[in-house]
Amino acid sequence: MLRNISLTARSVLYSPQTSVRCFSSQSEFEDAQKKLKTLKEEPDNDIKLNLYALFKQATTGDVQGKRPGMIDFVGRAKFDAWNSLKGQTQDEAKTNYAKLVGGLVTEDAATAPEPTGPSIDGLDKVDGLEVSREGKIFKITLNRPKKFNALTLDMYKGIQKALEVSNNDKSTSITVIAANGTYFCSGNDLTNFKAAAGGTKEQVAEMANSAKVVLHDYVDAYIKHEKPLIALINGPAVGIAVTVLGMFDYVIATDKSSFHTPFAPLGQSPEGASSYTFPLIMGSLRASELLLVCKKISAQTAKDYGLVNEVVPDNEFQSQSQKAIEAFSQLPPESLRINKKLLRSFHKDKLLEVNDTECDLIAERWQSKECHQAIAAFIMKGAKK
Ligand SMILES: CCCCC/C=C/CC(=O)SCCNC(=O)CCNC(=O)[C@H](O)C(C)(C)COP(=O)(O)OP(=O)(O)OC[C@H]1O[C@@H](n2cnc3c(N)ncnc32)[C@H](O)[C@@H]1OP(=O)(O)O
Repeated sequence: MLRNISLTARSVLYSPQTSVRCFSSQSEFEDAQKKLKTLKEEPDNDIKLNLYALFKQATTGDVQGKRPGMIDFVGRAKFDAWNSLKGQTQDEAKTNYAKLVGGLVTEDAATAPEPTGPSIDGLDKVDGLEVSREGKIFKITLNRPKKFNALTLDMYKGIQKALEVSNNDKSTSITVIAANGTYFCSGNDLTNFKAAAGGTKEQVAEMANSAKVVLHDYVDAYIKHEKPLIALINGPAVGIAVTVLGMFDYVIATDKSSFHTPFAPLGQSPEGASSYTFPLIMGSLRASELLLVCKKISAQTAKDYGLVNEVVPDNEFQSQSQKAIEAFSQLPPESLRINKKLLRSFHKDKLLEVNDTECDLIAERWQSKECHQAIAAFIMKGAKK
């Protein structure tokens, strides 16, 4: 709340006979009304009351009619604030209104919290990622459209870092993960393990263990994320892009999106804490439908299963999702963090434990014959093109 506005502006509030510099005009008054809407923070109540009184004095002149009764606190306060300007001309009131708003705008600009925490510039150097601040939105965009935004090891590490940077960034209130291209994300880049295919047992084990650390820290960053985490699913989502959705706070999907977790065909196992979140969200049978027998589901089914909040027609997805995240980002940031912490606190320790268990298992699976055969088949398919 804006409390300590500049002395000049405040002086306007309490002296109806303020001497008026001749800079006021109807256009300044109208301009001030527009500027008021741009304030990053709402003024506090006594300033809002005076803006009301100046607006009424400017547009209607002296207050008329009876003072509201005792029980109508708000009506009485508004009447009294307006009445305190009795005798001020409409022109003077327009000038004082414009002056007050000018003070608020100056104060607002000076008090906009500086981003804190590490700069995001370094994150911009990660191939396949765009990290940006858009007003109060901290945005992470998957940007590897030619490979359907498949996640490289650097992208895992970059997203993890971006989530941590956003946690410490006081200038933004929500974190959004979006994607460029026709796919949201086709999951783990299966060539991540190419080097190990055909390697010695030790080389494969070494690859599996280093990938396990990357995966573990990546999922941990979602579990520990303190801001509302919102996913904008612009197309098909595969594998880990689906499983981590259980840790998001709001998911908007285009009706062209689909959700597929082909773990068994890949000789792999569920990750992203989904072995806990999916049964919790959708029940055991539906969780098995996705994570055990690996059915691909539509956006509408994902919504029915509780994995998606909103399904939007594809041609309206960009505009509707942008409107939604801008609205969410305007909610009081402290309340957002506190209420998310409450909602997630009961499961946090369990999620950390589940992540440990899932990572141990998948690291074993990456060393299995089934997994190697599946990855080799995918790579061969690409080679035959
Ligand atoms: C640190 C490690 C952490 C690991 C965490 C574990 C996570 C588990 C998972 O995420 S499992 C899921 C892994 N993903 C997949 O199995 C999907 C693999 N991709 C496909 O099956 C297909 O590409 C498709 C069904 C998504 C789309 O098929 P389509 O025929 O429409 O298109 P292409 O296959 O020609 O793909 C277009 C180009 O994109 C490349 N590509 C797509 N997905 C991936 C991927 N996951 N990994 C690597 N590359 C991918 C594909 O190779 C094509 O590229 P090219 O045009 O250069 O050949």
